[in-house]
Amino acid sequence: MKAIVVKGVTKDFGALPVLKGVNLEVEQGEIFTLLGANGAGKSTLINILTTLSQPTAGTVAIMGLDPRTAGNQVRRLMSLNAQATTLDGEFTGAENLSLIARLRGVKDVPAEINGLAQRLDLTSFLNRKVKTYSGGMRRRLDLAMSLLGNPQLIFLDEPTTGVDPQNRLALWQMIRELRDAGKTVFLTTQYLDEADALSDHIAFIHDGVIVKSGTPAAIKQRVTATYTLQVAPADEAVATATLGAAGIAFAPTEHGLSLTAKQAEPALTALLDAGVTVTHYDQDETDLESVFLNVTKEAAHANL
Ligand SMILES: Nc1ncnc2c1ncn2[C@@H]1O[C@H](COP(=O)(O)OP(=O)(O)OP(=O)(O)O)[C@@H](O)[C@H]1O
Repeated sequence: MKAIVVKGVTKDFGALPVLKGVNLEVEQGEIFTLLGANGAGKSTLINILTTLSQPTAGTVAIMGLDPRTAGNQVRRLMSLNAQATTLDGEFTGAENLSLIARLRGVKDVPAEINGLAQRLDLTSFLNRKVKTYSGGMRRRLDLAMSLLGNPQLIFLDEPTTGVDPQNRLALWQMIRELRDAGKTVFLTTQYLDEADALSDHIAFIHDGVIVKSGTPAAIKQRVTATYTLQVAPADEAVATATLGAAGIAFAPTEHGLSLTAKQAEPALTALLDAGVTVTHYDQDETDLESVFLNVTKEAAHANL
């Protein structure tokens, strides 16, 4: 059984369509990362998956259950670590944990808190008021909060935003440990290196649609095969017309013309045959940053 199956989910806010037919599947025991620019629809989708909001159309299954008819059951399976932290600064870390543990119906609250404190290395500051914590301490406490009650499915909305590099690595390690303990982790992040380092699967959301998904390696491999080609400024109009006439698709970028591997060689040949001066022709770098820029640009282009 899949941990999450989303089929054809749309969400309109009044006349504004925000999700426009999202499809995705998350396996049990994997780290799945949703990547997208501000306003792409990540939080809207997380709200639907965590039963905080209803889709306008389409279906969602969480561990085979429909959140619309089995909301309570679904909520018991999951925890949400949202961007707006729910920690109360006037309480100590231990008090915050204890409050949520009771709300979640944890049976042996002190044992659960001690276990988590040891696992997440919180013990040294657990009895201080949260308002005295650093950002990294807060994030670690946040993570502990989301593990109370032993949920199977953990939603982490930008868990390392504002965290220093050392604590960021520590959080990465904890997130991997969750996966290794059999939990399913649904992550959103604005950091592409984080997605690359942690994820089993990545989905790029752009303007309410998943525009690309796969393993980090597969995505990079596919996008390894993009090339940037530059022509002399005086030849730009001829180059565009030549490629257009030859039916070769390209995307103009700030660095030149972006082409897939399949199109790159025919494009180069066509341009040289037409007497165009090509000043630069090279394969693009293969980090997720360029993948992200590429897929969002392609998608924006397709919508024109
Ligand atoms: N309750 C709402 N009413 C109207 N519009 C909304 C509502 N919630 C979200 N939106 C709009 O939906 C779009 C997607 O928002 P969402 O918060 O899902 O994006 P996001 O990908 O999570 O962005 P960010 O990275 O900034 O958190 C935005 O244009 C936002 O203004």
